[in-house]
Amino acid sequence: MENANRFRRQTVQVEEAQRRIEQHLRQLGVEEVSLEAACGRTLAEEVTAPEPMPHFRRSGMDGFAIMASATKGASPESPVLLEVIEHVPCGLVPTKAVSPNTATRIMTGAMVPEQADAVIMLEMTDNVEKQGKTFVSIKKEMPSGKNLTPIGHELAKGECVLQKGSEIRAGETALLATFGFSRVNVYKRPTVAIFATGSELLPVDAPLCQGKIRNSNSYMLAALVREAGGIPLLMGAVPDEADKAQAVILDAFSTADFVITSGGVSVGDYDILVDLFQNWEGELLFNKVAMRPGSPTTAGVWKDAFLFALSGNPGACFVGFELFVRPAILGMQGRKNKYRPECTAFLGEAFAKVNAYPRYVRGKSYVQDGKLFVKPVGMDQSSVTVSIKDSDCLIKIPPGGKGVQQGELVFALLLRE
Ligand SMILES: Nc1nc2c(c(=O)[nH]1)N[C@H]1C(S)=C(S)[C@@H](COP(=O)(O)OP(=O)(O)OC[C@H]3O[C@@H](n4cnc5c(N)ncnc54)[C@H](O)[C@@H]3O)O[C@H]1N2
Ligand code: MOO
Ligand SMILES: [Mg+2]
Repeated sequence: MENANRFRRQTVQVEEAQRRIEQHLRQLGVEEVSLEAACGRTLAEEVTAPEPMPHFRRSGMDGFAIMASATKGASPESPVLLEVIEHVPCGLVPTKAVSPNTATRIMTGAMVPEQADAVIMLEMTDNVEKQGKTFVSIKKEMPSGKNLTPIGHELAKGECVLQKGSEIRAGETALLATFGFSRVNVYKRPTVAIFATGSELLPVDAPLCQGKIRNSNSYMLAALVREAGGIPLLMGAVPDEADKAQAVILDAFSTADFVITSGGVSVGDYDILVDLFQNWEGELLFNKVAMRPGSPTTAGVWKDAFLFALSGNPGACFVGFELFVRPAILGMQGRKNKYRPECTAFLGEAFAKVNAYPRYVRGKSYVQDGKLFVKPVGMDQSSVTVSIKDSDCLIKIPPGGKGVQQGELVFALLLRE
């Protein structure tokens, strides 16, 4: 069949393509995991503080807990002497309240005794032994509240600690541990079946031969899926034979929440994904996007699962994943912020190529004189693999004109935090 006549493509903008995907996003179920396993996962419930934090009045220094008023008038010439009535290390509860004449020796993190409203650092005091008793000599007035963390200083009881849909990272993990959550409710991770298409593709461990290349896209995609919290299933490469390929690709819908393919989406004689989308029972979301690279990127939904047909060109495959697949994988895990943050930055090096579509150029960000700059990392053709590893952002070059000059402001999507 003549490929050029076999389908029609209607170009949509990137934002419209993302909106169409969002309309079909469902949330996966919830599962309980151990706190250690929760890192990188998405919280499936709001967490409120079951108790205030801290839950007891805590010393911020190694020193002496005192009544601040007892130090009134204290100076090197006329120090105040307070009798030391107790030693309180961390973890113990003081048994005696302090008075205007007494102090409690206390360590950082220990519970401050009743009546005390300040802690004076060890280094600011002297020990005095008198008539078999120990006194602390204080040469400075202390303000009330000094070196003492009040109950609820960080969080009040019942206060929202973590919002549903937030990513659990180190800081979130510390709070969950603080409040005794050894198990956490998180959204399930979607499974993502990854196919490569192309009779030129060799397994990674095969020796090279003329005209063939190793299947690098599948492994790149598996790494990206994992980073987005999905469970990648490497399904290998299918040859450019439409019937065979369709059968195995569609079969994956019985097990996967996402099916991703790379290659075979353009107008070539063997671009078999085009045939699949023409004949299938699912809904086509879009089959051409106003962007470079990756304009032939195609997506559809069938049986509640997504099929993303990414371009075979590695650069376009990468960009297509970042713009469409990653947000969908995060969205299915209930993640609040599923899109890469977009910022404005100065372009460090001119990009003179004229574009018919917005171009997402692999770039590197850096700070110079306190300003954020981005610059293309080098070879940016869709077929280039080597520059993917160097990029930490995608620079948005608007269509038309003569490209963008050095020093002009551009938008960039930040790929790393
Ligand atoms: N006449 C036209 N030709 C092309 C057009 C067009 O509009 N008219 N579009 C170009 C654009 S833009 C892109 S992008 C590519 C899209 O190609 P496909 O998605 O159909 O991918 P393939 O044809 O299968 O392969 C392209 C290229 O990528 C290599 N490839 C494929 N799979 C892998 C893999 N798993 N690992 C590594 N490399 C892979 C493949 O060998 C080819 O070199 O089409 C342009 N052509
Ligand atoms: O649209 Mo293609 O992905 O530019 O090279
Ligand atoms: Mg092709």
